Amino acid sequence: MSKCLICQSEEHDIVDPVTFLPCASPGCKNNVYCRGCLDRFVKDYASKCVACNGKIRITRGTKLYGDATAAMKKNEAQREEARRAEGLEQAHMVMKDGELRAAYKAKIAEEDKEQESLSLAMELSRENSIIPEVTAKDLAELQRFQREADKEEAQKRAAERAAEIEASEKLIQSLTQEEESGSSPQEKIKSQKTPISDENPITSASMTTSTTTSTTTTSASSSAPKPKPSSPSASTKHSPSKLGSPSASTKHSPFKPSTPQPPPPSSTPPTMPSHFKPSDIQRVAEELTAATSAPVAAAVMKRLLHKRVKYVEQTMAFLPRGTTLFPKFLKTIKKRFAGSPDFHTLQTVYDQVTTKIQKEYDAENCSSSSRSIPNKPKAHTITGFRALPDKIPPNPLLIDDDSKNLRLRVYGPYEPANLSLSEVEQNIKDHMTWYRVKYSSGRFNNECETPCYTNYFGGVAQTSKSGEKLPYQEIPGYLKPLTQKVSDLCGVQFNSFLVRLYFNGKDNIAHHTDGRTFLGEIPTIASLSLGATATFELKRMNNVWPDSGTPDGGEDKSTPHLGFKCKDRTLLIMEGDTQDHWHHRVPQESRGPRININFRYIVPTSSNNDVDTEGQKKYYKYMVYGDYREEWESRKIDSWSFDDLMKLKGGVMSMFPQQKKELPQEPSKENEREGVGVSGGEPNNELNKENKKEPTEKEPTTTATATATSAPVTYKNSIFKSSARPAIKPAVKRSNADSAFSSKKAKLLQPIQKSSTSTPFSFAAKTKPKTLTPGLTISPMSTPSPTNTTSTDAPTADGPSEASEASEIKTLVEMGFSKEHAIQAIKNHPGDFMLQMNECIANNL
Ligand SMILES: O=C(O)CCC(=O)C(=O)O
Ligand SMILES: [Fe+2]
Repeated sequence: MSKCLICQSEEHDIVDPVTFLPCASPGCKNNVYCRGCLDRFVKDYASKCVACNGKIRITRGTKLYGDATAAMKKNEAQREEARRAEGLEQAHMVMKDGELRAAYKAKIAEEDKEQESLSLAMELSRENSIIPEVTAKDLAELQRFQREADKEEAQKRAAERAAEIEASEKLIQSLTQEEESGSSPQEKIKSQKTPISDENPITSASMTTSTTTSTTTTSASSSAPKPKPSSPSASTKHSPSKLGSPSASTKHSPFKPSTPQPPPPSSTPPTMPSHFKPSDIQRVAEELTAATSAPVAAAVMKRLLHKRVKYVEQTMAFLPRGTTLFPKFLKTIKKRFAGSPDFHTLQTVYDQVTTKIQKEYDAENCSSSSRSIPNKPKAHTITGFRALPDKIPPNPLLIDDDSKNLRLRVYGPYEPANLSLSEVEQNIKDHMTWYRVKYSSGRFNNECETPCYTNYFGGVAQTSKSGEKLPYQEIPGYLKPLTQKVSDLCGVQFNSFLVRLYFNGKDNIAHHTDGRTFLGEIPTIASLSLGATATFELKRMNNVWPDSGTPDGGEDKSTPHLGFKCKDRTLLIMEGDTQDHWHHRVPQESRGPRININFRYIVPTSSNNDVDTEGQKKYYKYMVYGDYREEWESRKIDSWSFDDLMKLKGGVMSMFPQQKKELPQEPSKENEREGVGVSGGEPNNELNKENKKEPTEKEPTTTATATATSAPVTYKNSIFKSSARPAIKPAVKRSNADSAFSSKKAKLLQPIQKSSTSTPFSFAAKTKPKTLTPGLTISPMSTPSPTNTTSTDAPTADGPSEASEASEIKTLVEMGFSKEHAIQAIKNHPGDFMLQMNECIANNL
């Protein structure tokens, strides 16, 4: 079998197999690679051959890929030949009398050693993530195991249920008999509870590291003043009158009425060194079963308490050793059932029962110290702002700190099997529509604009109880496989995502939490970065939704900030309680274009609760249409394709070589399908707060009507094609900024119209040409003069010229801002009209 020499995928798993042409070495010509692997390799190490490490030269015209079919055939023929030769050799090695020759024995021994060292190398590389694929495969494999285990479990459960029914029939029978002979049925029932033994799946040893706060109970006994938490048969010591014990229950077992059982030995080995005893668990399970639809409750409890815990232990092999499993797993289960109508019942009953148990323990002289959990693993300490190490970090890097309510998984890079992220990235660049959302904020009493380009897909296609159709864009086909892969990895079926384009380092997102009620109780957020590296920062909050006047703005000053670099293809997963305790942001910094895909699960609206529809509406509002839903629906608001932005913001283009490109005459169908929209953006932290706390945010008081403009440019995805997407002209003037922005934009388009050049953009481009391409007519956003569209104000590598600055000042002053503010804003944000304008707005307040 040919393997991809980079990711080691077997022949049938190689994605788009190719050979690498630039290496002339004969030994390399039949080497086979996944096209994506080679792409990445060439980006990073273009001057060397993957296999022989020999020097190679790749220029613009170099053909990289060769046909792998022939090479694979040749390899197969060679292997066949080798097998034949080996057969002959083996025959030769066996002496006539059938005994192996010493030389052959030595050879086999050598091969065994090789095999061993290969496994060792694989093991090490897995640990060190040298072959990132290994982790993903392992996970897939474990998931497969899990599915099988689930199946088995379902069968077992069915059998158990049958046995239970039989048993309860017997019980009823025996009770009836005993009742007839005079004893109290209640007493009997109490004593008939299923005995808890080591064989009982509930007493899973895998719970030894479990901890929880609200549900904490301790091995305790009124006779043992302060038992060791891992004390022998802790559960059996607990008051049988309350929760039953093996000795008690077995003594009165209806199944063995005539055989009295001996009491449990006093020095049995520890069975349940957890603070949560089997009998308690049993009780919770019973109460849950009674309160909800039985199969769901039973499934939850059983899974929670036995197999699934084990599974988590396995799949989360990358968790630091000794990590607490139980509370997290409980949350995972809750999350899994988040969409089920049983969820709330499960949740409530669970809480009620566990609190009750806790109280009972307290009442039984359980001192608080005996509830402390001795084997609680030492939490990671966050030592301060830290970057991902330059050396190969574990993949995924895991930051899991219960005491700080932080759980992050960082895959760097994320390498989904059989899915080319290069293609995903290209498709986004080719087909995505970007909005820069404008909305009025009641809070600021002003027009706001989000600080990067955005769009939103998915959620639930449904109509609310009041008959309102929810805004909804179907997830584009080219992003569906990725959504599924990331969902599988996270164990959450994401049904939506938002995309962000940070065109340059000025685009950013302020500190915020992603926690929303409509994302469920414990939202998992997966965030894939493509393109330029960005800093991702986190700060711990005492209050993620601080009111004004909250000390330190709600920040927990005692915990240092945390930060790391999100590089191209970094996948960051924020899980557990993180959103309830941390804010995160991507600050302004110097960087090129970056795309972020942020996967979310929106809880579908339940039939008796209409409130979740607000969540979906909010996402669409702040990511897509702002205050202009109607216009968006009738496709009358502005949006940008990646190409549009490249042209508008020509400054970035100067970083990359120029190439002629034909401009298609019609907007692409794909793009049409995906929907159109306005300038779009992101709620900052303030807005998030508004979002969370004031779900009934006021509707904008202004309406907008669309009028066709005469903008004549026609090219792919163009928002400027008048027939397709006329610009908005608000019927009621929303703010000075609004109309002036439109006129500014119209003017900005003029130079584009004259340009027939387009810039191929590659995230892989790492070098910045020292000089600008001569004759470039496309200007950076803030450069062109509003009055002179054939501006001589060509951008320079050093930034906007004096003349362009003067025109920017003029524009801002025309918009109604003071000259002083305009000058300041231009100074602070050279070349970025959006930020200049935002600053003027802020200063005007
Ligand atoms: O761009 C990023 O990495 C973060 C985006 C983010 O936090 C969000 O979309 O909520
Ligand atoms: Fe976020």
